[in-house]
Amino acid sequence: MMYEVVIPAAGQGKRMKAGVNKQLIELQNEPLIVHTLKVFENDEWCRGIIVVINEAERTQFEQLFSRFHIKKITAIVSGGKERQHSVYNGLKAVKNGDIVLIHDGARPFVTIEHIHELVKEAKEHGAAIPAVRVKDTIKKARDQFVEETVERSSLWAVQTPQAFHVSLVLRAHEQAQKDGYIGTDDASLVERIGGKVKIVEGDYRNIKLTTPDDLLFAEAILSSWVIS
Ligand SMILES: Nc1ccn([C@@H]2O[C@H](COP(=O)(O)OP(=O)(O)OP(=O)(O)O)[C@@H](O)[C@H]2O)c(=O)n1
Ligand SMILES: C[C@](O)(CO)[C@H](O)COP(=O)(O)O
Repeated sequence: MMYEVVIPAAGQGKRMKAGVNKQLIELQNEPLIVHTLKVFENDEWCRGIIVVINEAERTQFEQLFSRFHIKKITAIVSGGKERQHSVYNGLKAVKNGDIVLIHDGARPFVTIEHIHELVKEAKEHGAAIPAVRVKDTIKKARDQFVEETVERSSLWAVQTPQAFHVSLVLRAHEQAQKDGYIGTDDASLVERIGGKVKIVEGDYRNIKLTTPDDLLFAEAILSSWVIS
């Protein structure tokens, strides 16, 4: 079962407070984006990688792709104001009409085994997403006063790669654009047009590097990754 993957990497990394796009931060001497791309480069089911970048960083990214021999890149497209706009630009460069994955460039620790499980579930159900059960108690608040404690047993923390039939996720993005709707993930766009989304139990190590402390977790995962 083959797929293409769209990798949104056109954010500014504001919460990382590194002063640069966090995709360029080095982990064990390789930029974050390279760690992520290598997973798909090494997956025989992946037939093409579409990377979404900040136009101002094109040369820098192209030099990285060449230096680290990322050969499966089929398109390098410009990002947009929001993650959703960047993803949509990437989806428009998808060449084959079967399964597409959308995976944050800031999530370097996804595994090939997990990717394959998501591809299979998306093939069957139309959409499949990785998620881990929430371990903390979650509360809703207004002005930092608790309004409600949410029943935890039905809560999942959702990750990427999110896998879809290309036609379904494209239709969802087109409808969201028409409605001026912005979601924080792509599955929410499919949900709002009535699509069923299958949850696949994920891995707590598939973190999104968002704030500085995530770099500590990343170093720990990388060293344990080498050991295990
Ligand atoms: N306009 C945007 C915003 C985000 N992303 C990408 O979407 C992924 C998830 O977004 P996030 O972790 O929020 O990254 P940033 O937007 O860069 O972070 P911040 O919100 O802290 O600026 C990242 O790989 C990021 O590069 C993107 O391609 N285009
Ligand atoms: C898509 C995502 O990674 C799923 O958890 C998350 O919603 C991205 O959020 P961000 O604020 O754009 O990083």
